[in-house]
Amino acid sequence: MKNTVQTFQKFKDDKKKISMLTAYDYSTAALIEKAGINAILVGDSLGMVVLGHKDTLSVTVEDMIYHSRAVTAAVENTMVVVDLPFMSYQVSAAQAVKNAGRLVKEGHAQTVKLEGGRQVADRIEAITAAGIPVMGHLGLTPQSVNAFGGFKVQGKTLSAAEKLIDDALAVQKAGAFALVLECVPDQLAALITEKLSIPTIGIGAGAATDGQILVYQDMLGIFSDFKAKFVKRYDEIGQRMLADFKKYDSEVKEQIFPSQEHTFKSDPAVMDQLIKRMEK
Ligand SMILES: Nc1nc(=O)c2c([nH]1)NC[C@@H]1CN(c3ccc(C(=O)N[C@@H](CCC(=O)O)C(=O)O)cc3)CN21
Ligand SMILES: CC(C)C(=O)C(=O)O
Ligand SMILES: [Mg+2]
Repeated sequence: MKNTVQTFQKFKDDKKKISMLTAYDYSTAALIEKAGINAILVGDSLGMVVLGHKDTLSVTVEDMIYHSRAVTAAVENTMVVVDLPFMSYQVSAAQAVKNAGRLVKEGHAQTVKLEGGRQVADRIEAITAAGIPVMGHLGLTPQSVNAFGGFKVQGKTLSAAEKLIDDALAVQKAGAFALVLECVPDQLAALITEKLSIPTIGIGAGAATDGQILVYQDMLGIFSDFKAKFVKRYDEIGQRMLADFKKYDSEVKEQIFPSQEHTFKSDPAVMDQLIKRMEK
């Protein structure tokens, strides 16, 4: 079944959960599609997990297009959401529409995501009016890491919680089709999920949100620069990769690899003639 903004809304109405993972390349996206995950986010988290930066701020629209093309080439039924990176929509609604359009035209994105509440409501409206569905993102919005003073849980005080609720309602009113809630206390996320008619997708926001998202390297144990509380490690693929890289290294050095089965055999007749010619 093809996942669309309509099927996302139906999940909410039917009280069914939505599964999402990030992906940044063709091979991973193909596996996620096979698994039946509802949507892939080509997240600007790629700045950290793919490019090795300490935050997401240096990621460009060109980076997002490059990875979005790889992901969209692999999928048919999975919805693809692509992050608008830092400073690609903060300037104006016109800038936001132009860059969202580039993610669709050049990156083949179906939908886009941007961070913020009331202060970006006009961008959400303008992109939606251009026919591009928008996913909102509130709570820990990593593009504001320097304003927050680090990657910290948001909405913990009464006033911060009230502000978050107002922002969520503003995002919905502006026309967003779904909303990511990142690093928010569980009961607050539950309240917002109940108050909104559009689906909420949680990451570190407890079990009550309409869907869940994780960065795939985190859940597989490939990315170890930090271990956030909300990450469940389904595997230790990083450990297995390390063991296999070590095995390959020693097999090359000990001449175990390549063996006959991985080798193209020369034709003895051709080699005989070749050696004779070279002796002349
Ligand atoms: N690999 C990866 N996974 C992510 O989930 C992710 C990224 N990168 N990059 C962009 C943002 C940054 N994110 C982060 C990064 C760190 C924490 C973290 O360490 N959180 C602390 C909470 C600190 C507090 O008490 O407020 C934790 O212990 O979970 C949370 C979200 C989420 N996003
Ligand atoms: C963590 C998710 C929600 C995200 O925005 C990203 O991967 O960039
Ligand atoms: Mg992001």
